[in-house]
Amino acid sequence: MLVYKFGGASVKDAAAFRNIFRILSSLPAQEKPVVVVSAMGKTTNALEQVFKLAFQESDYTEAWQQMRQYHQTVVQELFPEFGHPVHQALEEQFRFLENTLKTIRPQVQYDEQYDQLISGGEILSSLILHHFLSSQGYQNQWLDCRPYLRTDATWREGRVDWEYTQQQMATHLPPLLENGALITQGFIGGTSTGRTTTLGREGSDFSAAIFAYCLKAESLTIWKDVPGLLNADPKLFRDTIRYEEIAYQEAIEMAYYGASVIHPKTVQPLAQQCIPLHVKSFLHPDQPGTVIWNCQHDRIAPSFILKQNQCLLSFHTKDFGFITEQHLSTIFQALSHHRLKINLMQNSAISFSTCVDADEARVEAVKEALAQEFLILYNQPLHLYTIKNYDQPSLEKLTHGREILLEQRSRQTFQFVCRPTQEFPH
Ligand SMILES: Nc1ncnc2c1ncn2[C@@H]1O[C@H](COP(=O)(O)OP(=O)(O)O)[C@@H](O)[C@H]1O
Ligand SMILES: N[C@@H](CC(=O)OP(=O)(O)O)C(=O)O
Repeated sequence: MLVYKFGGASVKDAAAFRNIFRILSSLPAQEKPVVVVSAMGKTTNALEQVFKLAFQESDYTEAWQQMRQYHQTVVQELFPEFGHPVHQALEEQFRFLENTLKTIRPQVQYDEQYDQLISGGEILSSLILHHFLSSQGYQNQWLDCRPYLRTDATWREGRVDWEYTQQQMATHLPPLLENGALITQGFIGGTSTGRTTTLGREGSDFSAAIFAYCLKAESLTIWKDVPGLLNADPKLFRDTIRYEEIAYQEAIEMAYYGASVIHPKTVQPLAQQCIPLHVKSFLHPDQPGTVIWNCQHDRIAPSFILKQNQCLLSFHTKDFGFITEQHLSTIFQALSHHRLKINLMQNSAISFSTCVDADEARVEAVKEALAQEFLILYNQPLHLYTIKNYDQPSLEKLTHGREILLEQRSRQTFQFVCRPTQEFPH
């Protein structure tokens, strides 16, 4: 059994939906995949915008109508005939989301309310895909993943209940698959009380890995707008090269350092069960792409990773005392409590510095929590560069002419924090 994941770029317009049909119909007739789909194009960003307006009691009508119109335009192009059931299915979902919007309570429980609205993007896109494939004679069923993919109530970053999810999926999905492919959602899950959660932005790759793991799939393929896993993001770096195959560990590390082509949590469940992960181009489905699997290879070409919009936080003891384990423990507790992820850290005699995502609310909360004990300096917006498998030429090429605020190197990995420059691609 195969799991296919199509991201936002693969469902951004009517032509993209037709392309998915072409890819799926090229599979052998007996092959019935689980198809995990993200929200169309940049819908999640658009929904976030609508939610923020509603949350602060501002007028969201225009932003909402734009999002609605985007979906309706694509649907009208895919289903020109009058009275197709997709129209009613979409209308019901729009109505549900409009009611959700009307009942948003301002200024409280941001994360929980966020999940109830933002999850709508994946419900809409999966409904459109299901109806479109059916209209083309491709046998499939729409599956609401929320009763199967169980998480706790950590809103916006639901933690998967692996035991329950595996038991549910392994019991209920194989019989459904006998009747055709399953079209389901990435990014979302459900709690034991039936509330919707999301798994973290760009989490659909991870959803697909959860399905693959729980169903012991033969492989997972994530379809992207790039030819495979490259040694850098081609939007940011010139002269990229494609890896033909790469070991799980390399891919896990690249994703961890910020190679945004694969969500960081995706590879680990696959590695546990030795399920190969294919990264392929939906524009050139016949080309080989990259396979991430249990392979052995020599040191691979250096890869370049950039994390933008970073904040460098430095905590200094107020009495010039040394930074002790007790201080570190206090700082880590605050970072963990406010869910601010450490991307790089370094300590010196009387200070501790860490590079984190410049999430304004979370950074402010940490600063507030630690202001009494430490003198806190911060610097943003910054860039965090990582070179994996670096050598002298790659290191010189990337650091040349930059003012480095913090750097760290191990035998394989070189990282540094610097001020942003405008020249992309590098
Ligand atoms: N190492 C890399 N190799 C390939 N693409 C990369 C890499 N790092 C970042 N990217 C970016 O990832 C994008 C595809 O991922 P993403 O936007 O998450 O796709 P989708 O949302 O459609 O699943 C590419 O367009 C590319 O700009
Ligand atoms: N739609 C969600 C989940 C996701 O993974 O999307 P994509 O596959 O387009 O990155 C987001 O934008 O965060």
